Amino acid sequence: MHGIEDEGGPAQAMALEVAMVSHSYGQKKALDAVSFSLPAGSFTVLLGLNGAGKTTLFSLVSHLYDTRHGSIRVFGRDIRREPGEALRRLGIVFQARTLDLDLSVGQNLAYHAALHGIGRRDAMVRIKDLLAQVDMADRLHDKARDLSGGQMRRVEIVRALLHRPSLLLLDEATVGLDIRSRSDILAAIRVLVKQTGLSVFWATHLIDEVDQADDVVILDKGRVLVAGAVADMVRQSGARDIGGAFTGLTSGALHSGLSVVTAAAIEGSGDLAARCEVDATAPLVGAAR
Ligand SMILES: Nc1ncnc2c1ncn2[C@@H]1O[C@H](COP(=O)(O)OP(=O)(O)OP(=O)(O)O)[C@@H](O)[C@H]1O
Repeated sequence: MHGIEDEGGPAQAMALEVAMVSHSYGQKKALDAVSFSLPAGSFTVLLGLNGAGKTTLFSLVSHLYDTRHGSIRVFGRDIRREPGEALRRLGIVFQARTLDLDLSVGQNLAYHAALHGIGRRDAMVRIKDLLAQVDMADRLHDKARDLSGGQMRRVEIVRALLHRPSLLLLDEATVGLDIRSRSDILAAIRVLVKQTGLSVFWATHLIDEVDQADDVVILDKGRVLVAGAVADMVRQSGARDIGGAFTGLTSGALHSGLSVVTAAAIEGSGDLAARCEVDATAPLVGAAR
């Protein structure tokens, strides 16, 4: 099991429970009565277009914003009542790049470990171990500015895991990367989930980052359209695969406004056929389980 020992008590609970969470920026409602939960040890994709509310949701889960409406629990720990306990269990990779380019990979990571109160020797063991897990063992002494975008992302993932969280949030972690780097990072995270029991919440607007074995939460204009196992969603849609399921949900797509873009469309062709649209009027699948 990755992270804090979670046996007993409230820690036996779901990795993340979001209940009736709403958030507004002035008059603008960014999240509207959002409810869902993530099972421990699962890889769950948070799928939604730009502006759907993904970053707002992550900002609330990570306690950057106060949760005024609804409740959020990380492994049973309420983010408002027990923020320290909840945040100890949480690692976050933000959308924006956050490494200090003038420091080496090791220095970036050691600095972060020190902020978490991890002793130098222990920190170096963890750093080397985690760098090896993301295939970056030989880059410890390299300056961050000499890394590719994908390699920087890997270092940021290592940094988010240094304090051994049980739940890792990644906000559009593959934005700006080429297809190869994107799939490599996604694969590395999936391996971590399988090998360590880490729970992952992966925000994206790219439908091809969703796998049949994943769970998914689809957010559209601040509301949850679908929350549950991708396999259930595909089965209930009657489609052969995920793309088909999403496409199959497009019958009333004009009502929706949610269109989920594939990497192929992003990578260059601009092929509109590569866009899948999800129908907000279609039956919800396993919502807010
Ligand atoms: N600081 C802010 N002030 C006002 N409105 C905001 C602010 N931050 C976000 N919003 C609005 O809230 C809604 C949700 O935004 P949010 O950034 O959470 O979505 P997102 O799904 O993360 O999008 P992206 O993928 O572009 O980051 C959008 O309509 C956005 O314009």
